[in-house]
Amino acid sequence: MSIANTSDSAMTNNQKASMAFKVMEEIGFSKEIVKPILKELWNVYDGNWQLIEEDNFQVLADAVLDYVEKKTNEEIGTSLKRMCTENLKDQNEIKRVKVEANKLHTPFEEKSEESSQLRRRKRNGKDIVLFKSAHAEETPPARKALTGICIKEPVVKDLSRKLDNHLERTAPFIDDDPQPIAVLQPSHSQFTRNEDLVPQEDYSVGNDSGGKANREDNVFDTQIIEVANIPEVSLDSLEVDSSRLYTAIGSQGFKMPSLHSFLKAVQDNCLGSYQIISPDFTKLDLLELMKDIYQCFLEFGTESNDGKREKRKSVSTNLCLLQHNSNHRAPNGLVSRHHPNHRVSGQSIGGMERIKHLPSSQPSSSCSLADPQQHQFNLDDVQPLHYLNDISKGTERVKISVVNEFSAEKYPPKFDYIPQNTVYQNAYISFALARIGDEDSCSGCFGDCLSPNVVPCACARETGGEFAYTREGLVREELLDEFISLSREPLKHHHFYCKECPIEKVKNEVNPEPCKGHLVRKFVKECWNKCGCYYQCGNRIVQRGITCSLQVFMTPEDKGWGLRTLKKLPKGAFICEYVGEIVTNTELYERNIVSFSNKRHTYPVYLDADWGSESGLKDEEALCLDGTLYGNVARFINHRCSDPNLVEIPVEVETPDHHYYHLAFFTTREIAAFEELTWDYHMDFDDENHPIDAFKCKCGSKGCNDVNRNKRAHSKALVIRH
Ligand SMILES: C[S@@+](CC[C@H](N)C(=O)[O-])C[C@H]1O[C@@H](n2cnc3c(N)ncnc32)[C@H](O)[C@@H]1O
Repeated sequence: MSIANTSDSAMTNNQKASMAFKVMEEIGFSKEIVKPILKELWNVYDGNWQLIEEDNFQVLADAVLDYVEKKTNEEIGTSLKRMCTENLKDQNEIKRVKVEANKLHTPFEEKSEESSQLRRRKRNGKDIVLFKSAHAEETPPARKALTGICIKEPVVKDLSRKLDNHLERTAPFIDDDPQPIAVLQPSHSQFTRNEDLVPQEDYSVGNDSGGKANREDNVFDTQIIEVANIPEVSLDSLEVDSSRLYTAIGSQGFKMPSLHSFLKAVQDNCLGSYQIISPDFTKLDLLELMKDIYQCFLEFGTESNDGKREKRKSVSTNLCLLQHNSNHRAPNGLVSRHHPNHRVSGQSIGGMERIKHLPSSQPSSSCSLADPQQHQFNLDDVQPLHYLNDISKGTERVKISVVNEFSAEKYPPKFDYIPQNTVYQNAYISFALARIGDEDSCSGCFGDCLSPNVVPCACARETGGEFAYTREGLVREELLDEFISLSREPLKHHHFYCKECPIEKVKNEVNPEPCKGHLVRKFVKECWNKCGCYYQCGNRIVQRGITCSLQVFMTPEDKGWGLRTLKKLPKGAFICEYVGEIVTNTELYERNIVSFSNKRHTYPVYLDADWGSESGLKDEEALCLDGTLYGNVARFINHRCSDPNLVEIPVEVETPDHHYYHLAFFTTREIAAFEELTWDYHMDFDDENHPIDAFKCKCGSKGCNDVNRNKRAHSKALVIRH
């Protein structure tokens, strides 16, 4: 990698800065990341370029790496952050959020006082600057990972909002809200993909070009926010803080705003910067709702009488809908899902149901904000709500909601959600670093292996010397098409036949049947712990977990629960991996016998990609994944015979030993919001000896094997009869 000589004293500050950006770009850091850090350095070194340029900008590279390291720590704390984002509504807790506006002096701005919040540290004999919270000294160690985040922000008035924005950016895939009837999210982000250091965000819906223009305009119009001492969060503190409202109303000088000015404020401060994604809910609907809320507020403020309660009920039910989900909209407009005792009829206004209560034979359990008498608070209501909001129980980076619009079954049958594969008992897996050779890692790499102008490293070897992923975080199209072809037309591809097939041997140890064949698989290899690149390197996608908005839902076609995307997805996007217990082939066989007699099905996948490469495979090396009792969202993905929108790809992460690998699902084409996600289980509907009963397939595809098999059987019967 060539690093230019930059010691020409005749160069202007801007030219030197450009040179610094260029050098950093070459090692994988974009200008957007480097710019604020360079500003800090320039500030700390009192504009002395010589110190910054020394050793080919070593000090700058160190500071950028520190920044990246912090981002990685933040990733680890995402679950906490998610709660913090909610908790930040409590203004008392953001006392410690400090805004240091316009304190920096840079080559590009007027000089001002140096920020007292900067911490200097010696590295390679030089001062380098780190960002430090004013309260870091008192911070307990467990919270330190979240201190000292220093970022730039455009000027905004509301601090809590600003902090929310910050958290959103640092963890851009985290959906902090329960999946609402209408998803509100900022319509533009101030940061480019590289600043966020997460490639997939490029394809998220709603990143309009206006947002990009805004980003560039604001590059140096910055403030520094310091997030210090993120508070411990208890569930109690997730309540809306009404004390501020009461204080404001009780204070002298409080004046009730007019409806017009209230709506205008909502429009100016909220609707301009948020985008409603659900096609069923428009900004007009939101204004309607705000109007209702306002009227409710007025009624309470003026001690309204009982006659007005009916109105309030309808408002509060709308709020319930907003809070709980769009989930409860049955196609006929009936809205009743969460509360089976509560019969309501719906009338659609611009896609959002306005609800009238019908007499019910049983007491209503509907949620009502307006009438505390009406809603008996019950702990049982709360527990399932958490579950419905996030079936992953907080273990994933995103919440995954559950919704049933078609039957009375509220939740899927019990299983334990695990975000990563876990050994059941006998499986042998070793993630020893010593077993990873130089040819299977890139310890010499630095930054992002997918940076332009960087020659692909050893980690691209499995995929023919080219990385599997694009800089947008998608599987390269030709490679994806190969995987699709392997999955859809397996007979056109190579198979290997084991001498002693574990699947057959477990059925009949003495006289096993010949191997039926295993598809020769291609692998994607990701960078991992022995690699020198950073955690946000573009060649680490599956290991970073689910980032898209998913929902478990009841399918209308009687396939049981299924999984769908809430946002449009491009071709080649990572959805999730198949997660389950890692069991040996024998353990799986034994489970299947038990579940067969109990009529309880397991849905295993064989990790058989390497079974043919060695003879005498031990039982603890012939592994499978079983998501029946322990699993992730993948256990809800239904089967589709001929044209599923997901394809499974074997991914090597922790070990080059292909006895164990990850099975990751990627989109085979662009997928619309709310479309069900499906993959081909490769079921043999004719195999009557299979321990698992094949289901009656309702995939609906033209090439449905089950339907075609039935048709074949039917016409055969007709031929015989004739
Ligand atoms: C891995 S689970 C998928 C989630 C499942 N639908 C549920 O409710 O938990 C596989 C089971 O889903 C059902 N299923 C999946 N795909 C189907 C299809 N195309 N037609 C009918 N049932 C299907 C079958 O009952 C099958 O045994």
